[in-house]
Amino acid sequence: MSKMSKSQAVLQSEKITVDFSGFKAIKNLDFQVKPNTVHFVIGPNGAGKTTLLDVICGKSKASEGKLTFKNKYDLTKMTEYGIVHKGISRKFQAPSIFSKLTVFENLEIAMKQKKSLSGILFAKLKKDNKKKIDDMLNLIGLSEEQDKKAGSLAHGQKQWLEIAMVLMQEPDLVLLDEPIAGMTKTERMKTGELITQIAKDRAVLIVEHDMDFVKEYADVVTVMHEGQLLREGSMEEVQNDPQVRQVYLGRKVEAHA
Ligand SMILES: Nc1ncnc2c1ncn2[C@@H]1O[C@H](COP(=O)(O)OP(=O)(O)OP(=O)(O)O)[C@@H](O)[C@H]1O
Repeated sequence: MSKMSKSQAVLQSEKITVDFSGFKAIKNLDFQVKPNTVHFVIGPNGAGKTTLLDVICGKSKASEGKLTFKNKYDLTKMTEYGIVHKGISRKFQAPSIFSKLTVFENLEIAMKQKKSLSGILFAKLKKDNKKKIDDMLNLIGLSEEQDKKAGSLAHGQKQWLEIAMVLMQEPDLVLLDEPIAGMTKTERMKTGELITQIAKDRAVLIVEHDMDFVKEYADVVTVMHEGQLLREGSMEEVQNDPQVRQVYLGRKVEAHA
């Protein structure tokens, strides 16, 4: 992360409200994401978690408030494309890989395209790009699968490829929607390790329902309820909060019993 100090927020939400024809899915939300942090957002169905990611990436618009990114950009005034360009990338739950292309080709497509001026520059660029893709393949553990069609990968591998495609944009903030949905136990663990690894250089904000996963990998947990921030802290802190237990975690425990 460039010039940002650890204590500075990469994303600062001030009194954000998202209004769907009179229904406020998010109400007056003050919230911060710090750099180099694995930050989970949890809460009951309808709490506003997805809407929070939507408003950050520009898919939904805030009716009030300010969302400041890297101390500079007010996301509420920007387009979805503009937001990606400034450094926020989101991996949606729906698949977005190109199944008929190879793993390598998918990463190539996802790379930030830079225009080159001369043949020499272009050749160098190609070499740099190859190195970048190789590093990424290594990070997600798919080096050996690089020439396979993306469609032939296992579910977990497809998800990691998607995460890698998001990372090719070189974002400072990555948004993930339930990244371990449908994964095996081993795949979940690998995903957790991957997230820990990528948060060394950027912030990762994750909506998640699997509390075992959150417990294992969270630096910070934000609990949302009815469009508002109910509690924020370490998993241990939010877990021991009576209000959180009442509206969410307690209920989950009962449901499991
Ligand atoms: N486009 C929309 N139009 C109207 N209401 C919406 C819209 N999107 C979301 N809502 C409502 O806003 C509230 C918050 O929805 P959201 O999807 O953000 O919740 P969530 O916390 O992500 O829930 P879940 O855990 O079930 O995914 C819900 O009551 C939902 O019905």
